[in-house]
Amino acid sequence: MAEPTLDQLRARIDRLDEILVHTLAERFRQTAKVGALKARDTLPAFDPDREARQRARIETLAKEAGLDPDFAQHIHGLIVDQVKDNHRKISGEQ
Ligand SMILES: C=C(O[C@@H]1C=C(C(=O)O)C=C[C@H]1O)C(=O)O
Repeated sequence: MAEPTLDQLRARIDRLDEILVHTLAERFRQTAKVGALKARDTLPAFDPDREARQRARIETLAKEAGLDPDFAQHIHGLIVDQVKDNHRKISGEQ
């Protein structure tokens, strides 16, 4: 089979970017619901046990997928930090 052209490769990348953005938007919609529950029940934004489990899972998933696990942790950490900022704003927690 012929090698994909530059345009074809870029079309695939654009599609993957679209999936990433939609996936992130959906994740934030779901975490916003968690934030509302936590604010209602006066629970803290940060759940260290949950995050430790997520970090271990991300490490495994990244290795299985052939993605640099440190890079995966970095990206996941940025997303989770943004979620916690959002939760703190909802609840008024400092
Ligand atoms: C969304 C939550 O709140 C925080 C954000 C998390 C996330 O974005 O995955 C995970 C743990 C919490 O520190 C949660 O507790 O599930």
